[in-house]
Amino acid sequence: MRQAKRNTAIDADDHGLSLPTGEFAQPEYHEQRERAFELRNVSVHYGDTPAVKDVTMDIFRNNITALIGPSGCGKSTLLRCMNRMNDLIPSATVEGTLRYHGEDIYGPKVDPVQVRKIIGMVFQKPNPFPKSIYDNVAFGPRTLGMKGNEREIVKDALVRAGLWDEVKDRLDDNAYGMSGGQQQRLCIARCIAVEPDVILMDEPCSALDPISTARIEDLMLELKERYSIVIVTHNMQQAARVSDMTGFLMVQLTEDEKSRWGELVEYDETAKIFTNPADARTEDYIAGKVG
Ligand SMILES: Nc1ncnc2c1ncn2[C@@H]1O[C@H](COP(=O)(O)OP(=O)(O)OP(=O)(O)O)[C@@H](O)[C@H]1O
Repeated sequence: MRQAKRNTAIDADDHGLSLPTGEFAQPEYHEQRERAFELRNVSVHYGDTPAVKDVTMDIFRNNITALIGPSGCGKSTLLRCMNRMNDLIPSATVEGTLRYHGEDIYGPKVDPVQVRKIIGMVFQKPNPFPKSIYDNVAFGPRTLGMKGNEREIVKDALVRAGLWDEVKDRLDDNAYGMSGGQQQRLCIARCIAVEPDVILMDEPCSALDPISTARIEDLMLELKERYSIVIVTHNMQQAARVSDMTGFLMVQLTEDEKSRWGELVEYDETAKIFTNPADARTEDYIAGKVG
């Protein structure tokens, strides 16, 4: 398999919180990159309770964008806005503008099912269907009535998810018999099979061991040549290793501490966020001073 380029600065210690010192992938300039998403003043409430407020950021095509921050700061909520998954939570309301390649994905004529086809999602816990490996991958293309040779579509998705060699002789086996890491790559294959442009990943490695995690990280670096990836991660080392851009969110409180919501504190090149952040709160979080 092709050796993908990692940001090698802080590979080793997944629990250490020291600032990285090594070499990062060369940052590119924003202007040279194509925007995939433009978020403008995006706020989400669950009922009357704010979850995230006023997030404005551009997410670039063929980049890996990491969202980091302490628990409850709204990372998953924000991620779910990007493919209208929050529509499935009755109490959730989304305000502001969210454009994908210039089109308002919350526009009146936009079909959320189509949005989720183009902008796929991989969840924290591998969630294969209780079906064969083959049927898991074929499910999306069948449901959507995609044209083409189904076996080729399934094979192609498994190859791109780095799983083909491990499963080609047992495609009819139940997916539940796979390891956790294999199941997560199967979920990535299932996502890829419907030919998305973007893969949203919500803590995709948090249920995996370090070897499976490294495998998924390598896979992400390969996949970004073809897809745009947005990942929510609690693992700052993971964000530093794989992402091009990083957004740091934090919980804000009113003075009486009765109301809280998440805010995007800083968003920049990953190298900048991890070595020379503009905001002291980012630096404190990266250094492990706040959690
Ligand atoms: N379905 C929901 N209904 C009501 N409130 C919710 C729902 N999902 C999230 N919240 C609330 O919204 C806020 C942001 O949650 P969210 O899960 O987006 O944060 P997070 O940064 O992803 O957290 P974590 O890192 O712990 O997963 C939290 O206060 C949470 O309790």
